[in-house]
Amino acid sequence: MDAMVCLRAASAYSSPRLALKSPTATSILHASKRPAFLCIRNVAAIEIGQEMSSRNDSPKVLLKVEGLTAVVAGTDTEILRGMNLTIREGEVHAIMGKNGSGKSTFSKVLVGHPDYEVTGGTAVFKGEDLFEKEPEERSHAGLFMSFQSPVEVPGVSNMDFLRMSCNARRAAQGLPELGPLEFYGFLSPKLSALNMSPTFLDRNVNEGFSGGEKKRNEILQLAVLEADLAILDEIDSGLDVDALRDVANAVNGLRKSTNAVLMITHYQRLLDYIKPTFVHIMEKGQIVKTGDALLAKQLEAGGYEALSAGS
Ligand SMILES: Nc1ncnc2c1ncn2[C@@H]1O[C@H](COP(=O)(O)OP(=O)(O)OP(=O)(O)O)[C@@H](O)[C@H]1O
Repeated sequence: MDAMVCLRAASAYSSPRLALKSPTATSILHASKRPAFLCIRNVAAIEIGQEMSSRNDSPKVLLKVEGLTAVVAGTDTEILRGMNLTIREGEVHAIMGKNGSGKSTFSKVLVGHPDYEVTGGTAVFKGEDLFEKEPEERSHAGLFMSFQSPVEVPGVSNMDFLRMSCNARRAAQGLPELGPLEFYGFLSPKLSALNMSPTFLDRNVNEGFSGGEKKRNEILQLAVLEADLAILDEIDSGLDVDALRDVANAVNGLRKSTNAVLMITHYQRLLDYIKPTFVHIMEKGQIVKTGDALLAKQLEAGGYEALSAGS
C-alpha cells in the first residue's frame, strides 16, 4: 500500500501509528472496526478580494519554513538542503523546478510523510511547531495536501469517505456531525462546481477513475474540508483543457483571505487560471529564485537555462 494512503488513513484515526504501520487498507479497516480513510484534510473556502482590501493589518503568516533539511528515512540521502519559505494568509505560492529538485519531497515533509526524516531547520504553522505534530494533528491544524498520484481505496465509497472526512474535521473543530442528507446538500454544489456527476459518489474512492477524474476528486475532498493551507502537488498533470479549467475554477472558488495555496507545477498554464502571488524555483533541495508570475512566463519561454543565465 502506498505510504501516502497510510498517511491519509493516519489522519483519520485516534491511533495514527497503527494506521501508518498497517500494510493494507483493508487491514486498517478490520483493525479499527471503524470507517476508514476519514482523511482529515483541510480545505479552503476562500473569498479573496473585498475582504482583503478591507483589512488594515498585514496578512498573518500561516507557514514559516527556515533552513529545512531532510533525508530519506533511515538513510543519509539528503533531499531538502535548506528550504526557506514564508506563506501568509491570502497568498498563492507556486513552486516550480526541474524533475527531481525536491518539490514533492518538500510537500510530503510538511504533511509528515514517513518516508522522510527532518534533520534540521524549523517549520512553524499557525504559530506552532509543525514537526512536533503527528500527521493527523497537522491535518487538524489546517494543512491539506492533494496527491500527485491519487490512490484507489477499494471497498470505501467516495460518499462515505467524503462525509467521514468532513465529520472528522468538524469533530476536531468542535462542530456537530452532518447527517447523510445534510451532507449531500453541502456536497451537491461542490460537485457541480467541479462538473462531476453524482455517480462518482457511489463508486469506491478513485477506483477505476481516470487520471483527470482522480484529480477532480482530490479537489472535491479539498472542497469538503476546511484547510488553512492547501498544498496541491501537480494538480494540473493529466488534465484536459476543460478539466484544468474546472479544477482551477474550483480551487479559486475555495480561496479566501484567511487561507493560502501552495501549488507545485511544471507548467505556466495553471498559473493563468490560479494567479500566483509568488513563484519560486527549486533546485537541489532549496529555493534558488523567487519572483512573481512573470518568472513562470520567463521559464516557459526560455527554460531553466535561460533563468540561470538571467540571474
Ligand atoms: N523515498 C525516496 N527514496 C529515495 N530517493 C528519493 C525518495 N524520495 C525522493 N527521492 C529522490 O529525491 C529527489 C527529489 O524527488 P522529488 O519527488 O521531491 O522531486 P520533484 O521535484 O517533485 O520531481 P518531479 O518534478 O519529477 O515530480 C529525486 O532524485 C528522488 O529520486
